[in-house]
Amino acid sequence: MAGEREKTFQFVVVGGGIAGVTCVEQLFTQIPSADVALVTASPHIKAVTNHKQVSRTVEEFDVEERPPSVLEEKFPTLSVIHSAVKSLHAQSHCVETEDGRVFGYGMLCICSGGRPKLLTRGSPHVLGIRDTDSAQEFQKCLSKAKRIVVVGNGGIALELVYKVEGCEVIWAVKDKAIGNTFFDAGAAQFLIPSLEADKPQEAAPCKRPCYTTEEPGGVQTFTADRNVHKHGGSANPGSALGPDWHRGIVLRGAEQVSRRVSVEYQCEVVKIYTPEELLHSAEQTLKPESAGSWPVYIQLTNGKTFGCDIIVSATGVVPNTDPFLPGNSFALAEDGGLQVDDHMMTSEPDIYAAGDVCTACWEPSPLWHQMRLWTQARQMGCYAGRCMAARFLSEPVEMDFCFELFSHLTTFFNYKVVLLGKFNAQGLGSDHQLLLRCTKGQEYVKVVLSGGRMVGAVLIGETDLEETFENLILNQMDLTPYGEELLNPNIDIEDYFD
Ligand SMILES: Cc1cc2nc3c(=O)[nH]c(=O)nc-3n(C[C@H](O)[C@H](O)[C@H](O)COP(=O)(O)OP(=O)(O)OC[C@H]3O[C@@H](n4cnc5c(N)ncnc54)[C@H](O)[C@@H]3O)c2cc1C
Ligand SMILES: NC(=O)C1=CN([C@@H]2O[C@H](COP(=O)(O)OP(=O)(O)OC[C@H]3O[C@@H](n4cnc5c(N)ncnc54)[C@H](OP(=O)(O)O)[C@@H]3O)[C@@H](O)[C@H]2O)C=CC1
Repeated sequence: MAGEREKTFQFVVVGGGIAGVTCVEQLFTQIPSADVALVTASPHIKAVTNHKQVSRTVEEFDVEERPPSVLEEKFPTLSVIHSAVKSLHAQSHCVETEDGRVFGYGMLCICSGGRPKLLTRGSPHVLGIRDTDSAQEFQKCLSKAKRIVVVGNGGIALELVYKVEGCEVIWAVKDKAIGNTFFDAGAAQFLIPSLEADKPQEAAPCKRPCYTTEEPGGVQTFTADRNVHKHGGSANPGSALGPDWHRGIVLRGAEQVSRRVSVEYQCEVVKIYTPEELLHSAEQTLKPESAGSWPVYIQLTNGKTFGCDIIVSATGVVPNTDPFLPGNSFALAEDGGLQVDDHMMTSEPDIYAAGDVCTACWEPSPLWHQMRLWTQARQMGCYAGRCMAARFLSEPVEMDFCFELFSHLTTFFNYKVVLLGKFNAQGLGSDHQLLLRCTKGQEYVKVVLSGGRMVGAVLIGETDLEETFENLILNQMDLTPYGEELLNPNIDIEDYFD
């Protein structure tokens, strides 16, 4: 049972990541005098800056870490509570923080993000990357490394294998092609030469302080030169990194080589060994692929065993639900996320959730699906805030338009990448047709059609097609008469559909 309440707020939001901060901002947009508490484990909060609506659903923005006082100055009735939530008592509508305080709430929004789903816990040589601290830890270990193994085939792996220099990288992927969470084998083939080529110079050093940690003396920028800073040794998770986190950061190993990546396809991890375990391994035949004495060894299902300095487990995220579950009866999705309905409400009364911690369990638009991304954390946080405020004000609320069409704008291997709708023909079975256009080193355009209508697209490079394709997907026009002309580079497609 929780102790005595220090205060009861109309709204309590847990988590200072993009979902939580956007939720708070939205609450104040609709109810300027709202009585809100933001309870967060990390000493800084995330702020969206330079937001640009590229088209109806595609958006682009920067993210900065800021001291929470910035939010408190902007919203005088906001209280930021710097402590992790230790427990939640859904029945009695209160949360208890690690520093022993208890706060009541009228409505609660859980935006506690996720944590890396590590291959193994407790090994100093197996790292996950999530927040500023873990990125710094990686950077520090990498600086002494001659070889690393990256396991996983999603966003973090794609970014790391391209970025890391001065070190041999062995990249173990489950699939036949790289980047399976974001694109297909064709796009992978388009991108692979970039891994072998020399990297173009980074356009410009990052001018803005992307990721910072607050020091008593002020705010420090996260660069290669700064000392490693731990938040008081706390095990509390910080907010997830996001767009551009590696820009302006040196990710360099101990060797004088540039990038050297070899990909091990279609394999998973059998076991991770310490040198002693390897020596005494029951499998006498277990021979590391290369001689040498390494601090850790990894055995893969393709029969190979590699010694290395670090294993990066880039194998996805697990929703951060631990403190909220005991004593409550949240409905959880298969991926461990808090189930939310079309108003971002969990199964517990007056409790909402948004961002990486939740799993969208409403009947989605046929062209939208959840991916744990910055954009969706922002959209969900904003929509959760809207739903909470609307309920408080007894106003109706409609599903936000952003959930009509999946869209994601990012950069991989120095190429602009735009993903729209069912970009990988997700859930379409064989009921689809693909149109492709590819110019080596320049652009890769893939369109997914179903019943003659465009349902998804992958655009790599400066294609300038995102807006037109977004419109074609949204208006579901029958494109059968146009056939392959749709991707004819000699036709200005924008004029075509005007
Ligand atoms: C390395 C990396 C690169 C990425 N790159 C991109 C990208 O390029 N584009 C993109 O769209 N997405 C990217 N993502 C994903 C994106 O960062 C996340 O989807 C997004 O940040 C999730 O936001 P969130 O607010 O839900 O969670 P988080 O940002 O994880 O924030 C959670 C917050 O909750 C707090 N918290 C946790 N537990 C508690 C507790 N018990 N009590 C109080 N507070 C708590 C944390 O301290 C934190 O402030 C990347 C992720 C990583 C790790
Ligand atoms: N530019 C961007 O948009 C970026 C986005 N992110 C986001 O940050 C989050 C974390 O990134 P990341 O960790 O790369 O997660 P992702 O979900 O992107 O990718 C995880 C990858 O690891 C694979 N995997 C899972 N378990 C294992 C295992 N036991 N052995 C081998 N492979 C495994 C998955 O395969 P399978 O799918 O088959 O399970 C998948 O390929 C994600 O939400 C991601 O979307 C991160 C970086 C950049």
